[in-house]
Order: sequence, then C-alpha cells, then structure tokens
Amino acid sequence: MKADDDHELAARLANEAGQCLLELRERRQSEVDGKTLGDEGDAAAHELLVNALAAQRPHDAVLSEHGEAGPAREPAGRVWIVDPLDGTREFSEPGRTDWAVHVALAEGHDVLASAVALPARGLVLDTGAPPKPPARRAGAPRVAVSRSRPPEFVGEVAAAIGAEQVPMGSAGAKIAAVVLGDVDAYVHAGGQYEWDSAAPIGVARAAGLHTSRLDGSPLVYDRPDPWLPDLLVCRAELAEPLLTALSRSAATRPEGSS
Ligand SMILES: Nc1ncnc2c1ncn2[C@@H]1O[C@H](COP(=O)(O)O)[C@@H](OP(=O)(O)O)[C@H]1O
Repeated sequence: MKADDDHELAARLANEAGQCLLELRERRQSEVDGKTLGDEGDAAAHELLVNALAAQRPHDAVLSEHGEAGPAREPAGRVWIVDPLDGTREFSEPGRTDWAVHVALAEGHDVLASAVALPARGLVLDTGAPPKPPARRAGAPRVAVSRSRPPEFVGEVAAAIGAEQVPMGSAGAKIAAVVLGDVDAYVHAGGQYEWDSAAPIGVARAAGLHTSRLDGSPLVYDRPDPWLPDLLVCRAELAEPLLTALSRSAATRPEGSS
C-alpha cells in the first residue's frame, strides 16, 4: 500500500462525510431543533467514516469522537483518528461555515496523512497537496480563539504581541483559517481530545506552520488517553514571540500558583 493512497483516502472520506452533512443539514434544519440536528449529523458522519474505513482499511484501528472501531489499537500502530463533525454547535446554527470533518491516519504516535473538509465553504485541505499559506496580510496579527470557551489568558498573550482576537467555532476551521491566511495563529487551552486536532494539525504541519503544545512541546497522538487539552498553531515567524508570551502568562503557570 502506498502512502499516497492514505492521503487520497483521507481527502475522499472527509469530502464524502462533508457532503452527507450538507445534505442532512439542508433536509433536516427546518424539522428539528439544533441539538437534534447536531446529534444526527455526528451519528451519520461517524457511521459513514467507520463503514468506509472498515471496507478500505480493514486492518487499521479507528478512534472516533464517537467510539473505537475496527481491530484493537496496537502500540504505535496504524490508527485512523477521526472527528466526524467538529464544531457541532456551529453546524446546527443556520448559515455558519465554521464546522469541519477530520480524517487523520497516525502511526508511531504521529500524523502520517490527513484531511480536513470545510463542507460549507466547499473546501477540502489535505496532506497530499497541502496549500501554501499566503503572505501575511497587513495590520495587527489575528489570533483565532474558541467562540464559546476562549481561554482567559489569551487577552494578555494577544496584547503582548499586539494581536487582535478572532472568535470562531471548530478546531478544524480555526486551524484551516491559519493555513488559508485568514488568521495568523490559533491558541487553545482548557480541554480537547486527539480527534479535535489530529487531522488539521497534520495539514498545518504539511503546510509549513508551527504546531505544538502551549509550552512548546510536541503534540503526540494515539496515546492510551486521548485527552490533549491545549495547542498552538501559527505562522512560523510568530512561534517565538507567541511561545515567549505564553511562557510569561497564566497559560503555562502551574495550577494554583499566581
Ligand atoms: N474545554 C473543553 N473540553 C473538551 N472539549 C473541548 C473544550 N473546548 C473545546 N472543545 C472541543 O473542541 C472542539 C472545538 O471547540 P471550539 O469550537 O470551542 O473551539 C469542539 O469539538 P466538537 O464540536 O467536535 O464537540 C469542542 O467540543
């Protein structure tokens, strides 16, 4: 099996799940409430991805936001880490485009191939043909943060580098915004799981962006516990100033200290 096939499969499955979600959203949004729409989307996209991976990669394990599937995970073996619908809340709000489908293949605790679909924007970003981030736009740097749960310390970090904050839903949409040059960085803390970041982190790395934990250490995938609560994605030239600002902020201060 060629590695190229994995890039291609990730992109195809992310696109197919995205089309399924677009169709479901169109058909059901006038019939059910937002919570039901999100739950139906999550379930439909999960089912599509798990069935497709069972048919196309029967020897690989699958770790989805909605449970494990396929053979048991082997230490450092091949595992598809998928988030069928990232930004469930935004998916259920009419007209919003900040939601995504994540499909990643990890091996040796690293992402080998991945794709992020942004169905409502008609885009699929993948590691087989990673986009080159455009030149930085003029003006203050823009830092994407969670729309619903922005970390408290982000204000002081943004101020330290003269940046403005841009609230947005979905980890995949925020990392894609850095890849596409809509923003310059994404800072997250307080909680997340491996499926929230594996696929977009693969694409961001392939596009030459900086990716790490907030203390600068590497993001490691396919650990027994999928909790991966914080991350930084940014243009390479912002890594040093942002990591310095983060190291001086509450972001990396041990809990309980001031
Ligand atoms: N504190 C936290 N604990 C657990 N998951 C979190 C979290 N903050 C954000 N997330 C998850 O990260 C994804 C992006 O969040 P946000 O839009 O706030 O940036 C969402 O995934 P899902 O939409 O797949 O549930 C959300 O649930």
